[in-house]
Amino acid sequence: MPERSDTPPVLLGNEPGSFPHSVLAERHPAIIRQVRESFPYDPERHRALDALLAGCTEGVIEPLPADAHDRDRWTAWGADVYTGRSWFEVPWLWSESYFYRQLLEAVGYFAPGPWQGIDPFRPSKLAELDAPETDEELSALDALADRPAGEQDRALLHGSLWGNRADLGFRLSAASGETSSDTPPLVADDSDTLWSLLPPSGAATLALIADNAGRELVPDLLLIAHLLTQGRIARAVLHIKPYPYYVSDATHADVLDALRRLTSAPGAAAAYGRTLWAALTDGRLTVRAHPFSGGPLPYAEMPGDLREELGAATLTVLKGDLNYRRLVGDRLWPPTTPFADVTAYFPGPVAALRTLKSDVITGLSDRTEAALVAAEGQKWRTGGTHALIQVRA
Ligand SMILES: O=P(O)(O)OC[C@H]1O[C@](O)(CO)[C@@H](O)[C@@H]1O
Repeated sequence: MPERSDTPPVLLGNEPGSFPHSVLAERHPAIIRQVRESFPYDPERHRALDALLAGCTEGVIEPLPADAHDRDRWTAWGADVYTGRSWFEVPWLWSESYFYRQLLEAVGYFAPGPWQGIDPFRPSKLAELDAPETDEELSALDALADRPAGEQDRALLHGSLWGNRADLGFRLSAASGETSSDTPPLVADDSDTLWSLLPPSGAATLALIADNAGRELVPDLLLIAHLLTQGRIARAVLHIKPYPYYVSDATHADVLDALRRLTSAPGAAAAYGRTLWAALTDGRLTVRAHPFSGGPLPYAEMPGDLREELGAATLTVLKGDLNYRRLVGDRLWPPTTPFADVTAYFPGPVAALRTLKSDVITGLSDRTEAALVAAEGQKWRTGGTHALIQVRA
């Protein structure tokens, strides 16, 4: 993407007291401690986790092993440039993403052996899926069945949107993040444009770039099932992560767990599950784990095949905070920078459904920004209490 002359620099994590700094200095060590307890890892795995714990705060970025299957890919993504530098001095997006890659290395996720393919975050993902709150959310679908189509549209869109609050990494450090503010929960709402792109003519292809598993993925799947049933889309491609990432990001195994949760639920939820099952088996719904989805770069740098694929979709919906950062570049834009300007490079119509969990924001009106700042200072940016639906048609 050619850079605008007023493009702010990419965020780094080097400013003590800033949100990015706290993620690197506090959240990452907490995640390592949580992972240590998630399985009875052997001494070698414990040593590797201890080394990462020391290295990710005090040390420098270490290279991947010479025989790592994806070493060339990470080199192309910048690993050689950043190796040997402090985690805090390189682009925050890169640093965070590489942390998860190194965490998988430490637990032996890729190496032949007993821990290969074992998702270190699976216990917490499953606990969330099994939680009584999930039952409550699913039983709410029974009452929705008799409501007018417009009301169902809105409920399922908002379910998917607010499902993004359910992010396990965020909960590690956001226990006291609640704000009491009179400002509206939605800071931008382009949902009319979103619906206009998906009329009930049955021809559209939706690309949904998923974010978290569990209580976010379930409503994402419900939204897809609803759009298929209403004839607003003919097919959907669900983009997920090729491996566990950012604690709760959805993988293929998580999709299957969520689907099983739906099909085994009582009432209307099971019907949604059956719709999805049928769509997967007849090809109207496909699941795609593109390597770039697990990468450390903004979407402006997506490879040609992905660009072509998303360019062919009627609409690409990106879920969540991290995808938003990757969509608009991980930069501290003035909040009133038009969303359409910063996403002009995207190969087709694009929508962001996101709760606000990091400093990056675009597309606010002057009035909304002023009201948020007056009520909360800058807390609204990271507290997860506000959300947005932004669309560039
Ligand atoms: O699951 P989401 O919505 O992408 O959020 C990921 C979270 O992790 C972060 O990357 C910080 O670790 C933030 O952007 C956000 O708070």
